[in-house]
Amino acid sequence: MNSGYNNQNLAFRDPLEEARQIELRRRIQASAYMLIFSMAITGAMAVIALTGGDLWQATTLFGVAVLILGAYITVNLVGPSRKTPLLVGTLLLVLYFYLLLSGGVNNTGLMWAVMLVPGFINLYGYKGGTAALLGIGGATTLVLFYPDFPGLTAEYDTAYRARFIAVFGALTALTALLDSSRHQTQKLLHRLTQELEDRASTDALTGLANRREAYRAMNELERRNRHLTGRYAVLIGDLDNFKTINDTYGHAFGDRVLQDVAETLRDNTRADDIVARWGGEEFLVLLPNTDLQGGGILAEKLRDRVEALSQKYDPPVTISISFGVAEGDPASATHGQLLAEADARMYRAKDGGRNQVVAV
Ligand SMILES: Nc1nc2c(ncn2[C@@H]2O[C@H](COP(=O)(O)OP(=O)(O)OP(=O)(O)O)[C@@H](O)[C@H]2O)c(=O)[nH]1
Repeated sequence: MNSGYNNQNLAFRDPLEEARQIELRRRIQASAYMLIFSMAITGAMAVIALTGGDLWQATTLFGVAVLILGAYITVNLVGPSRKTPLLVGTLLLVLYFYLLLSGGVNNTGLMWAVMLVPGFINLYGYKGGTAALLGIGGATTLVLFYPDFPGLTAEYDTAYRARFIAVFGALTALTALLDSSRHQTQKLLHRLTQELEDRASTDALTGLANRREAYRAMNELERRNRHLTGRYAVLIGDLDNFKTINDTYGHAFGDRVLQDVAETLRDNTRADDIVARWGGEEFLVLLPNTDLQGGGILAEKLRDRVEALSQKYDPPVTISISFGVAEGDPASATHGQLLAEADARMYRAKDGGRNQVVAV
């Protein structure tokens, strides 16, 4: 029998959710870097325009740099948000089309597009980013090749325009390819993490939830119940005289009995219930939305089904289980107290002669 409840305060994390959070943080961080980079370049271009005597260009670029600074401060003040990449993308796009149309300083406006490619793919991933870049490439082609496009004051010669479109397309394709392979690796990592998580929460012999998973489920039930002021019942069942079974028929047979009992418990509980292997020959059943009386009734049914297993073997082997039942009260008891109560009742069932349920 196992009665140690000292690891009930373990912090349970969802590694997949963590991976998603890291990805979101990465995008937000990339957004912040892009804002700093854009601000530096725009500021530098504004200074060049000022020294070249182009006051209008300098004022506009300084204005944009201040706008970007404002966005950077806002993003940092408001904190991480899913909207950050959208805000940054919009700013970059507005700046790009302004520079494309005006030519920027010394006709270098188009160069900004080089920054746009990794930026967009970083911000929106290879699918969303490539789609956005295809749109931007199409719009740029229209601006560059539509005769007398309204608002286009910059002068780019034809060969330069064509080369630009080719470079923009190639850069987009290459960056998307690189990001897609990064994405594949990340997917593989997520799958492996999920597999590891499944293995870490499952008992290898019986396929039931293990003790760690049972604690996680109890934490979750407690959290949910505090919210809904609902109740749940917990059963602790311990096979009777299991040492004798092992000693008489061997460890391999004992393992088979454990598997059969696990199957019996699983087959006679609801999908929402959690059946876990709590220790060696000890099982825990968690029953959401169930009171002490309901828990007692189910424990009696399970006890009966486990006893019926005895006839399954040839020759028959006496198998039985003793249950302790307790009810979780979200207002007061923590699951540590609850487990101790169910455990104490299970011991009383043993003391009372085994193969019985104690629920009070
Ligand atoms: N075959 C097998 N035996 C196990 C496993 N885990 C624990 N056991 C055995 O379960 C037995 C438990 O023995 P005890 O704690 O003395 O309890 P018991 O014999 O069931 O007696 P009561 O609980 O008082 O009815 C020990 O012999 C353990 O070796 C397992 O995975 N496989």
